[in-house]
Amino acid sequence: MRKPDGKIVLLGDMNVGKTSLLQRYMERRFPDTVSTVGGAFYLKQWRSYNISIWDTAGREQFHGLGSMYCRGAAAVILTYDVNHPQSLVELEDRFLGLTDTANTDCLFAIVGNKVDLLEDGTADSQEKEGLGPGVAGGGSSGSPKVPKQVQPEDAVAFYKKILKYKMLDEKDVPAAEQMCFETSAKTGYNVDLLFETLFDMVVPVILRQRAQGPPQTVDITSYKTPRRTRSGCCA
Ligand SMILES: Nc1nc2c(ncn2[C@@H]2O[C@H](COP(=O)(O)OP(=O)(O)OP(=O)(O)O)[C@@H](O)[C@H]2O)c(=O)[nH]1
Ligand SMILES: [Mg+2]
Repeated sequence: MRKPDGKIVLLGDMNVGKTSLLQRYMERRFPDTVSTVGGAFYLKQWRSYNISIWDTAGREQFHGLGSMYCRGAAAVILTYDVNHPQSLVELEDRFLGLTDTANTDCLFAIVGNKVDLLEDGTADSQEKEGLGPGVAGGGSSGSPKVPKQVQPEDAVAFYKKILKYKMLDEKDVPAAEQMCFETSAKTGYNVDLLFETLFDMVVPVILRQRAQGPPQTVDITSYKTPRRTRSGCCA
């Protein structure tokens, strides 16, 4: 198998729907999930590129692994549940710091999932009013509906905080409105749009990295054990 050309990582609190989003996109279904242990990845061929998409565990006990998964990431999907404001707060408090190991030109997408659970007249009417795919709802699903807890503007505000944290200029990165999505893994709403928008954005990042030369890795097969001198120093 060819080495992946780029890496995308899903981060977010437990239960927000990271695994479900990935399975909806890759397997075109919404199966029952169990809380993720550690992490897992899918490989997606996009044009002539191999992109690995990493699903991580939101549970606190696996938190330490997050920065390892983010190492060298070309894009990070920060996922929250639109019905649980605390899941957006957690992204800032607990998950953003894990992305310090990502590429310097890493892209960030903010994803509010489970819009299918929203009360009719909130999400659906936004969709009819044509507010655009990034900020609309998920349609009916037969589940009990609740009023919307987290607004798209909250996600946009968080995106701007990320830019501040990363010391990035708004004019050098994609606009907040382009990078904030509302999705439903259950109905599939906006799921293709999310992943495929990111794939298209990640390709130029891959090309830029290739132009900069091979990654700085150590070839341990060519490593020779240093000869020890009598004084204990290496020769
Ligand atoms: N209604 C609805 N339920 C969803 C949606 N996405 C996920 N769920 C449900 O939410 C629960 C958690 O989903 P997961 O995909 O396992 O969540 P996760 O973020 O991967 O959780 P961890 O692996 O513990 O970090 C499951 O019962 C899913 O069926 C969605 O879009 N709509
Ligand atoms: Mg999971």
